[in-house]
Amino acid sequence: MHLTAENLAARRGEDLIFANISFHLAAGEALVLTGRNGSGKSTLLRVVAGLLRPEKGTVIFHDGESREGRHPGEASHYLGHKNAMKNELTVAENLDFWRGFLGSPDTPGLSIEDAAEAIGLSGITHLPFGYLSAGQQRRFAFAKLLVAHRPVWILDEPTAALDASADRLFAGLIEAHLAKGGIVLAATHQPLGLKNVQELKMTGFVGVDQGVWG
Ligand SMILES: Nc1ncnc2c1ncn2[C@@H]1O[C@H](COP(=O)(O)OP(=O)(O)OP(=O)(O)O)[C@@H](O)[C@H]1O
Repeated sequence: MHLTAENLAARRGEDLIFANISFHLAAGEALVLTGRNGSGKSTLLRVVAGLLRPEKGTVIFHDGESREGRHPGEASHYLGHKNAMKNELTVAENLDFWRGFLGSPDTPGLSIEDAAEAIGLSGITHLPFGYLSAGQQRRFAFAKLLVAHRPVWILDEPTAALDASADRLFAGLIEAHLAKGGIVLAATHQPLGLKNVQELKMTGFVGVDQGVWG
């Protein structure tokens, strides 16, 4: 299994945010994106997740299911700045939705209660998501990654709004995913405490007029 990006360039509005971004991640490997606010970390993650079309370049995920590979978005969890949960639904209803939407019967994820325990919040999945504190909400957004198995985790500031114990807990869950042969791409301002990671420092704004095809 591997994920390869070649010569990616992306634009937001008129501005070219980055160009010539290439990386290769094999099973068990992680790439951490760093760089100041606005340097393009979220933009690159959204391109890899298939939520934004690149201006140029390709990103392909190979896992043996098809010879030519497929877009990593088909095999990814994307945890963005927002939690992607409905406030009016209970935590269990939200996680059940994500399990049905992203999961596959061949590789089941954890049960909802086991996932809640893994993120340190068992016994409250009957509550509406909107009742929870910001940190509890972020922990349950992360539990989405556990109820449906997907080999690639794309994480945008996963530890925002978290206390130090949750930081360590997330780092442990990410390490466990890598140890099982998963792939992780994460943007972060604070070190996640992961071992053996590649780092890509984003620098931002390439230029309005600069071409990418030459
Ligand atoms: N929808 C949009 N239209 C135009 N420009 C945008 C849009 N979204 C983002 N941008 C611009 O793209 C640039 C890169 O933004 P991006 O969110 O990728 O940065 P980031 O490195 O993730 O920042 P942060 O650390 O603040 O999360 C910024 O200059 C931003 O203003």
